[in-house]
Amino acid sequence: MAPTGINGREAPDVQALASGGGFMCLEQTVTGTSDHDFRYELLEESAQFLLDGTKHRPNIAIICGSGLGSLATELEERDEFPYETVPHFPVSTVTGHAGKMVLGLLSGIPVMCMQGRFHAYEGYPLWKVSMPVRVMKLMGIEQIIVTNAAGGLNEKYNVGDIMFIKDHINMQGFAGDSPLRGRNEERFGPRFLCMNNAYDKELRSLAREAAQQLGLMDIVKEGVYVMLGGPTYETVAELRLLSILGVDAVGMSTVPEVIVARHCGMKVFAFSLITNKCITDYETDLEPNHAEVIEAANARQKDLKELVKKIVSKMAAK
Ligand SMILES: O=P(O)(O)O[C@H]1O[C@H](CO)[C@@H](O)[C@H]1O
Ligand SMILES: Nc1nc2[nH]cnc2c(=O)[nH]1
Repeated sequence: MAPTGINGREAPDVQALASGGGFMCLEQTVTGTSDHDFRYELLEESAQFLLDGTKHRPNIAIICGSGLGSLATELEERDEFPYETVPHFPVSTVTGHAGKMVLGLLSGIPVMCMQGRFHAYEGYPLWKVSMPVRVMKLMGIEQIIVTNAAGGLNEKYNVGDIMFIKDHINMQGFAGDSPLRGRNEERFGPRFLCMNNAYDKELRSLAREAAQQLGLMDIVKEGVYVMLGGPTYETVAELRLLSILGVDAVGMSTVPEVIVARHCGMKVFAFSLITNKCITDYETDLEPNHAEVIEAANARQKDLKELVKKIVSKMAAK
């Protein structure tokens, strides 16, 4: 008999997906957006499964971007849950995203790390991309650090810079899509959500303080992130347009997670690691690629771990 997955549908063939051979299978199994798929009770089941498997009761969560998953290996007394073992969870299919929920202690403070996230271009609807944030909320998370790898569009940015996100442009929202599209779940938050203070000023100031103490201010910037659907990197014309719009860094994630986190009342701090410079010039043969993204993330790994540790300590002491 075929294994049974969410709501009695056939479960995705995780091994086929991991080997890159299952894209059609993924498309067919994850794109349903009926209310039934995101019933509160199913999210409670995911949350309860994770709580039952660990003694940790964190209030702070971290979403690890491309190549940034080794943050999770810093956790002590770790409990790890591969996504395919968590009821109702999607699976990660992108290189540099391990696909595990990890709970443990970071400098003695309980935290929960998503080692690998979900992207719209993997075939997931936005509500599913961000559904782990709701599970986190049900587990007691009140503050979240969202990280990503991004292309630096601001000419002053260099590879290896860390951009604290002060605002975003929600391109999917312009096109009529949102992780909050559909029936509103009042138990999480209101139908209409304000986003002008989405990136918490107090957390940003505390992160600046942490960066100062670590001598990282030379590489810390503050700017505007845009999420595009991907998986294509941008054309020169697209980047020139985004530049006119005031975008500093370009990526394919984060915005749906931040919307859902704000919807359920979490405080958000987010940063982009600039892993490549956006190419806004036709006279070059340079081409962005995912290998350079991972390489740049690896090169900045040590500083990022120290920074996140310090930020978490300050968040916990608040
Ligand atoms: O945003 P994260 O997950 O860090 O990854 C970024 O890097 C990948 C492209 O190289 C895309 O997935 C983009 O969104
Ligand atoms: N869209 C987009 N995502 C990225 N992720 C890492 N670098 C980039 C980039 O240049 N563009």
